[in-house]
Amino acid sequence: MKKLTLPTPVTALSPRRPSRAEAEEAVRTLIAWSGDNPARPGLEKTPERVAEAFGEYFKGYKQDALAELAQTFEDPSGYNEMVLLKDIAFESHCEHHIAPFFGSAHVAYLPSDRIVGLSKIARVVDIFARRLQTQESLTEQIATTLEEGLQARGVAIMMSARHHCMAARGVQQRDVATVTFRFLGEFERNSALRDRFMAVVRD
Ligand SMILES: Nc1nc2c(ncn2[C@@H]2O[C@H](COP(=O)(O)OP(=O)(O)OP(=O)(O)O)[C@@H](O)[C@H]2O)c(=O)[nH]1
Ligand SMILES: [Zn+2]
Repeated sequence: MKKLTLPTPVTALSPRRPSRAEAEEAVRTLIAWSGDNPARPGLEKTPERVAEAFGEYFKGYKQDALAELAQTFEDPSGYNEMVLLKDIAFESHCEHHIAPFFGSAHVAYLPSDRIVGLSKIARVVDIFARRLQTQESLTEQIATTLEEGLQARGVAIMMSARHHCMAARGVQQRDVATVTFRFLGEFERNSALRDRFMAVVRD
């Protein structure tokens, strides 16, 4: 099977990042192409707002997920069981239609000798979600980054999401939940451990 790779930073993809004015002009073009008048009062400021919104949707391109995991600490109790964060909400955009997909991620890792601040796991999810994605790549990127950044003995992820491109257009299936999984390290080898993860996330 073809191995998914982490996305190249946007600067390496495009020889020149377009200016803000060019981005706003592109929005004006799309409004006109949709059939409306970008100069009418209600739409005048829309290109500015859309460019601003894109800055938020896609701020993950400017962020380094591994850097979020740089600070780990030794747990005095020697805890080395599964650490599981359930229901991390995420918002992403599909790379096919730039339409939102959103849902929740359940993420577990098995610490080696060090643990990480819990918020950092949610930050890693957010950084990869705020790029153009497929749900599969998103799941994969979060898993491999956590494994590498935490030197974890294992990582388990389940993501469940609704894709707007399947709801508002195309096949128009509003209620489909797409579920993806990734199990690495001990979770891949040990089905009892996987079952424990699944029992908690199913609950
Ligand atoms: N595997 C995968 N597919 C996705 C994801 N997000 C959107 N898609 C799909 O990407 C596909 C793109 O298919 P195309 O045939 O190239 O595009 P399209 O004509 O717009 O397809 P329809 O959505 O079927 O109308 C569609 O089947 C989408 O449902 C995702 O995260 N993972
Ligand atoms: Zn799509």
